[in-house]
Amino acid sequence: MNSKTSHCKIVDCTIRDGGLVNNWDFSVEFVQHLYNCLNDAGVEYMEIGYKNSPKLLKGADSAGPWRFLDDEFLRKVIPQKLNTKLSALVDIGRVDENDILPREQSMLDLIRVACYIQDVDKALELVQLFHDRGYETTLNIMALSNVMEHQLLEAFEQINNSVVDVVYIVDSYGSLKPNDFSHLVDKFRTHLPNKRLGVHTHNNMQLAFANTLIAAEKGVELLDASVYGMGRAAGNCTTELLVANLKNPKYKLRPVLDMIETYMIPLREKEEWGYIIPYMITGMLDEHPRSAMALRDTPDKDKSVDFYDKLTTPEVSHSK
Ligand SMILES: C[C@H](O)CC(=O)C(=O)O
Repeated sequence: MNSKTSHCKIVDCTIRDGGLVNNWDFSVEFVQHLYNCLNDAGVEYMEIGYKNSPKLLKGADSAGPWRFLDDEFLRKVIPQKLNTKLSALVDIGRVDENDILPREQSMLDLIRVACYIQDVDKALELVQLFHDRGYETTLNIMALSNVMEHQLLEAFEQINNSVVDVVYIVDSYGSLKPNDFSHLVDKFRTHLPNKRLGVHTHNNMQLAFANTLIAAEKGVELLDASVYGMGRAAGNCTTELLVANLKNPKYKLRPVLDMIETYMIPLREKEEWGYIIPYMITGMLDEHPRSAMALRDTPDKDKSVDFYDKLTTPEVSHSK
């Protein structure tokens, strides 16, 4: 075993981040098969969706059940929990604390709170609540490639005074190069000496796996990934690459290959994600992929020269 990565645990985000591709339209059979495959593969966590409240998120009526996880529903989907733990993500302002059962009554083990840097204080209030209800917790700071030094330093102080178990470096735009990523990991390790770390990467520049490995070798413990890379836009680091390369004897590749063959290859015929040129362009420009996602929904989806010119012409303004 490569001892430099033996401390790592994989958090599979196929349903949660992949749901951003297909509006969480996964069948119960798909999710059950994925859970069994991840468990057989030795993957430690499966993020089975969002635990946001439909009351606090307008216009989401058409989304599949994994967008607003319900504990009773979850008990039917996974009647018997195996070794793989279950996780859910919440966004600040979109979660109703009355929906969160004490952990001993819930199927969930881990609740992760996503926020932008300016909302770390609000996110940590939620973390405290979930911690008090018995859950493992993470704080996932999104879009870190766009963050200023003083914002980070202020956030580190708040995090050090909090109960959060794991702090995530999230490369939401898939724009961090290995040197930048490595630098960020060092900074987090220096300023958060008593916190465990995690990373979540996107594959806009085909660096998701490389950056995740760098983090692993620097001691980062929780590594996000998804099967066949299914995740928003360019997708994520793939679960199969981590299972195959972390070389922990508990990891088995065959069950992940089974999931890919049975469900992911047919799904990729219908839904689009992965390394595609407009996503590469937003990644290299350090931008949210929403403009590229909008382009991919039009007949001009492969007109990347025009798209590139628009994004790089100074007088055209576009929001991040
Ligand atoms: C908190 C999650 O890691 C959010 C996410 O997927 C992102 O890319 O941002």
